[in-house]
Amino acid sequence: MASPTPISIPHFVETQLQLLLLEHEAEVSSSSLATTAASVSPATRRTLQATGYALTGLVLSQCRTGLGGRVVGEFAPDPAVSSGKSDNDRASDGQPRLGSHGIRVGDVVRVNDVSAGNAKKIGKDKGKDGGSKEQKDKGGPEGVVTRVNDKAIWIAFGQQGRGGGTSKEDDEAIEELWGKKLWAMKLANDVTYRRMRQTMEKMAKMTESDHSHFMRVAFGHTTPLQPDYEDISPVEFSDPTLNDSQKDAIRFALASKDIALIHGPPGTGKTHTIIELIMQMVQRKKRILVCGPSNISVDNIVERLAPKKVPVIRVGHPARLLPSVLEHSLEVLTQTSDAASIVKDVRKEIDDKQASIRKTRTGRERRAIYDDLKQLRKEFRERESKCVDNLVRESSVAVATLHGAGGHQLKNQKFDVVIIDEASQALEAQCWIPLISADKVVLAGDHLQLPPTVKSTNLKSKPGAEKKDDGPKKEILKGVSLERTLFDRLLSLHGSEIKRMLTTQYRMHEKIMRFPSDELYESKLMAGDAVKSRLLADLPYETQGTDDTQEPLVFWDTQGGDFPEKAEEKELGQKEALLGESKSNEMEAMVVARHVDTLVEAGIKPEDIAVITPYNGQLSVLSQMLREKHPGLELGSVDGFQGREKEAVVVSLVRSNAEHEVGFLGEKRRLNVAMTRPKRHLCICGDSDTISRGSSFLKHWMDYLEENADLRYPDAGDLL
Ligand SMILES: Nc1ncnc2c1ncn2[C@@H]1O[C@H](COP(=O)(O)OP(=O)(O)OP(=O)(O)O)[C@@H](O)[C@H]1O
Repeated sequence: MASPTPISIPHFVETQLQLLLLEHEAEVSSSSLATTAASVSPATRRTLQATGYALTGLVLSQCRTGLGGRVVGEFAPDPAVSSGKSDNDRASDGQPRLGSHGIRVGDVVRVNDVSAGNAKKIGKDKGKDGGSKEQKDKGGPEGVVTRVNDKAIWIAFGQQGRGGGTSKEDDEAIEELWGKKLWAMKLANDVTYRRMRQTMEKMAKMTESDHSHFMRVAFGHTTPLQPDYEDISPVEFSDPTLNDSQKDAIRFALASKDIALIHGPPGTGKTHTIIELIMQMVQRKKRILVCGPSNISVDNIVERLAPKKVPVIRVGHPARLLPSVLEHSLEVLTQTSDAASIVKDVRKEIDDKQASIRKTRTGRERRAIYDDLKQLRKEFRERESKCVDNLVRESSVAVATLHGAGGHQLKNQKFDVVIIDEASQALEAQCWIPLISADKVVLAGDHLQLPPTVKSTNLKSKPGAEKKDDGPKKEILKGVSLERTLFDRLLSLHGSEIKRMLTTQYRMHEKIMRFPSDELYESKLMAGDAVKSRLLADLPYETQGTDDTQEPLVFWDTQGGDFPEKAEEKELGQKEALLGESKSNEMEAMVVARHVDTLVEAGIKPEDIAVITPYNGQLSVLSQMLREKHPGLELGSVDGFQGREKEAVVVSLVRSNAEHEVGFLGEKRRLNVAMTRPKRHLCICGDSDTISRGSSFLKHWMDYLEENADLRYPDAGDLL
């Protein structure tokens, strides 16, 4: 292996710290509305909900004590808002449903009272009992979403990552929420940022002798050791369905001494492979930490490991409530296992005390209870930490999000291998949280799909930041971006010898797969036998054999100038600020809508269809046209649909202009995500004339569609 060019660790750390700071500032400013929460108008709240930043129309329905002695509030739809709503707004049991929103498990939110200007008023009226004026002015209490379903949302209160759980101030603020009309507002997630920063600072303090072998490999100070296949043979696979590329990747990851990358293009069974790898490692008595950037990514792994009887523990907020996952969640185990009895009594005492607050008459009585609660919580945390430590020590596999791996539960634990799934969607600094003490690392991902979303992008797109920064700083940041992932960086540092690629995909029809395979994956992808010729007409329910249900690839080419794009209008005000400089194309949206109608008329269930577009502006237009007509249909942005799949996917490309500007579409990885979501049917709507001039990749794609898709030309007159 050729010697890589070494990277200075202190220089890397300094760059990361500065980029992270910029990113944090960008994130905070995008959710800055939260700090003026008390004066947000109903219309703005609705816009915030539509753009994924808020959830309105809530009431507090229950409180209990959760992990870490935190108070967990359950918030349900406000009955006053939901009465008079249609059946669509009710769950199957008739209970009101929360409106559609973008708040997810793990999000940090603040719960506010909707009555305008209430904060100051309460602060004044209630004096000392009403909580500090400072707390009120910035809105209600802050917490982390632990669970969401269509009828309620659960929030664990307390500022995250500071280890203190729910504080006395939080208790007071939560008490104020009872009986009020509430809304939850997403905040910038400080914990992830703080943990990344702490990790970088820790790395900065290390001397050369502190650097592990893995760390030296990761920065090119040495080359990876040769994999030792003799050490691992023979490998007896427990899953008989694994294909050769999956087996090869598993053998390689077992034999590697320090680093192995598993490159999993769309639908190639990356997670499937990781599960077998974990099984093999457990058989070899290894202790494994499995991480991923999101709760969903790691829950997926717990869910799949659970039936295999692997001793696994899920550290952090449990995101799913499937019985198989719950059984392994640290939160549940600290309540139900034998080791948990020492914690139970205190939990009960806290709950009883909490309930007694409502019966108090004076502020003095209440304050006395808050003091008791503080003591009890301290005791709770001490006992719980012992219990948690024992539980984690006993399991061979610990599963956590990347930032969750930096929590106190795993502080004193040592693992033989750290596996990171979806590594190409994680910021590098985030990966270092578990990697700083790792000896051997397996990263799984696909660097040819989208990297993590970065708000600050780079210095150039932040003119303000450029002015603020002094000369040397600018020099450090030149050409570096947070979007460069560890997966990507290691590949360019050490070349493809450190990776194995999975080559059989089990999602797409051959014709849908061919272009991304040829253009991005060196023509190495093969379609599994079961999927390569599957059509919508073969779905296991009744459908009609039409031009659409018997065709895997359709291209509605809008060239000719009758389907022009437009920029989002200024009058959108606040909404515009949230959507950014977005584009839309109403005529093209009509083509999309008509295609969806035709699919549904042919018997395809709306639940089996997704409409995706790179532009939020277009998403709004499409939502207005389609949401009510086909409630089960999924509408989303391309970026938000990464990792997902549907039987049929309609993609709206939007761009159509005389200047041949393609904007967002110039990013291959975005188009790769868009075109690899469907199983049986991909329909592209766009202007081949504009798009083909965007890049050679786009030109090849348009040529491929022209030759291989069922090519159609919409008539603008027909649509109007
Ligand atoms: N060897 C195999 N034989 C048959 N089916 C397989 C095989 N490996 C994976 N699959 C199937 O392929 C699908 C995708 O697998 P999995 O979810 O593990 O993929 P992934 O690569 O993690 O997905 P994504 O593309 O979303 O990252 C699943 O339905 C899985 O059952």
